[in-house]
Amino acid sequence: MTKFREMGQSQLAALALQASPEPLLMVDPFADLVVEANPAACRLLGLAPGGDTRFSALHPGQMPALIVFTQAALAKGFWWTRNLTPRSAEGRAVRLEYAGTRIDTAEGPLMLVGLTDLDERRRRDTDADAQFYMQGGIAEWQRVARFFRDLERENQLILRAVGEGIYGVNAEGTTTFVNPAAERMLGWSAEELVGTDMHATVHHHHADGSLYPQGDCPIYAAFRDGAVHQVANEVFWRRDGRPLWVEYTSTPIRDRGEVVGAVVVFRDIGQRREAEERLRAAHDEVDALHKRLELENAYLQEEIRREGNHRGIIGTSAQIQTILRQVELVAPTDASVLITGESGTGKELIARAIHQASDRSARPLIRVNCAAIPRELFESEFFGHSRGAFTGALRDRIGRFELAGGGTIFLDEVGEIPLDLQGKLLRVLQEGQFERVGEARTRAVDVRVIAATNRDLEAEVKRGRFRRDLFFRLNVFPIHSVPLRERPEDIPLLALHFLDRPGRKAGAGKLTLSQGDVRRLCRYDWPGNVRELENVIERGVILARDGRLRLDLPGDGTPKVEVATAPLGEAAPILTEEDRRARDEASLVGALRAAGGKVSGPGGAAERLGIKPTTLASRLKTLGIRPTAYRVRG
Ligand SMILES: Nc1ncnc2c1ncn2[C@@H]1O[C@H](COP(=O)(O)OP(=O)(O)OP(=O)(O)O)[C@@H](O)[C@H]1O
Repeated sequence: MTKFREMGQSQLAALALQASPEPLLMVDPFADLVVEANPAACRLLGLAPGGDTRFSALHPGQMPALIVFTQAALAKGFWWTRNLTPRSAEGRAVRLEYAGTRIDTAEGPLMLVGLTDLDERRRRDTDADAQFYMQGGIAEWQRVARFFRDLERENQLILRAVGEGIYGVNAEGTTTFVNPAAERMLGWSAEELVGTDMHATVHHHHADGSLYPQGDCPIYAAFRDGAVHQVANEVFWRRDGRPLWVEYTSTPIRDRGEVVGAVVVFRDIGQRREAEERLRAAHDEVDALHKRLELENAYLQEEIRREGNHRGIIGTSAQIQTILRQVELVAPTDASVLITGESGTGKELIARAIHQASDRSARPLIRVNCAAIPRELFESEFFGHSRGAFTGALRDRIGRFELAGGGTIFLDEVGEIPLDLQGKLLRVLQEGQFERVGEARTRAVDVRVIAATNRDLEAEVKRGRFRRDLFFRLNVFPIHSVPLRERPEDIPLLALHFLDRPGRKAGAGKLTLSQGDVRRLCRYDWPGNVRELENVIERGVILARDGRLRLDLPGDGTPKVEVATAPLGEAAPILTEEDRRARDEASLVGALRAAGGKVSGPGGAAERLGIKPTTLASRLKTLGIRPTAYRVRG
């Protein structure tokens, strides 16, 4: 080392300048002259060695940048810039970094300018990185590979975990990937699908079987128009040829702004469609049932109309016809009705007929048997009570009047109501107001009242056992239910009615009334009225043997009344001509029924009516009555 030191510093510096691979210039800034350029600089800039070159001549048109650089280097001692581009030897533009260092000499300041080729430096950086990984060896490469593998695995896990089917297509429509959910739903494996035309494989036809041209496919449209396409109700075709109802979204995939394909996310909506289908079917069924009910209702209404207006009240007697007319008359009003008559004559039946024929028929008819309520419970039964109102009142209870709100209350055996409660009853009838027992609050109610009694209420009023004002209030429209003994012509018809009742025991339908039966029934006095007749027939059916009814009548044998000749008595109502015709017609029908449709011969309708069969036949013809309609089976 000592012998080189003897060479002297300036000689060594000159050698260094010459040998440096970095282009170096020594510039006299004030003279604008390149006083020295090493071989590397000469090669780069195309300078002749030793020849004077103006520094600015190397940078044509860049004087401002050159001045700024030079002044900064001189002022600060060191400066660098990438804003200067020198004229190169080959005439090409070279990206350089200039680094200027001020050197002070006895002759004045000089500037040493080092030029760094930036492209060359980047190449070296890349080589250095590669060398770093090479030196790091296989371990470093494995780390990088592992990183990418983990990334891939995570992506796969995500794709596997999602319940939606996912597949990707490139811009040519070729499938690039398929997730397991899509494989499951479509029945195709990923290997079978990847590389194929997805539309042609799973999306070729519409649900109705018509062709689905690829040009119409929203998935493909996604990479033509670059927009997201959502479709709610289409089919993809499974591998087994079955349709899979899906909703899907097709989202375009872009690479540096260019659409390179689309990713399709789809969901099986089969179950949802089935549920919707079932719901629709259920609605349709309800609609159909509703329509059918309406039709049936209309039909039943028509039947009821055709059956006449007797509403279950059987009888052709003038008394029954009068009652029916009274029912029709009073039903549409809200008037209170008092039905009087012996027990079992049909008072409740009349009350129900009034309710059914009234505008309140959609609301209930509430029956209260006043004879059956213990005296102390009357008020609570009628008006209800609040909890704790009396011992045993464990909860609030609604009364019969409230229950009948909007409908009708039927006070059976109204004569049994205790005197002290009659005032409260009067109040609710007059004002429509009442209070529950144990409650101060006044309640309003809209109820129509029908009352019935087998007592002589007027006599009760006179005896002071029934309030006069209440009697008048109830007796707005009186109807008297006539006992059976006063209308014996109704007996055969009623007996047949009870015999034909639906729900009779098996085989009992064959039972008929013989002439002898009818005669015996008509002879009997019927103290128990229609209810007793009903019971006798019931019993007769139970006791029947070999298709013959067995009537068991107490005290049987004494003739009381004759059907055909039964006198109407002095109290018979006055009949109009129309009434008389109706009555005659009813009488013919009654005789036909009793005779089981037989017109002539013994026991026939003509005999029962006491007229010639030919006369009866002609009357029936005039009235359009067919005797066969009354033929009794068996
Ligand atoms: N005209 C009739 N047509 C058909 N059935 C009738 C007729 N009259 C009464 N009945 C029947 O006789 C039975 C007794 O009738 P209902 O209960 O209406 O008589 P009631 O006068 O209210 O008796 P009670 O005073 O004892 O309460 C019932 O089964 C009823 O259907």
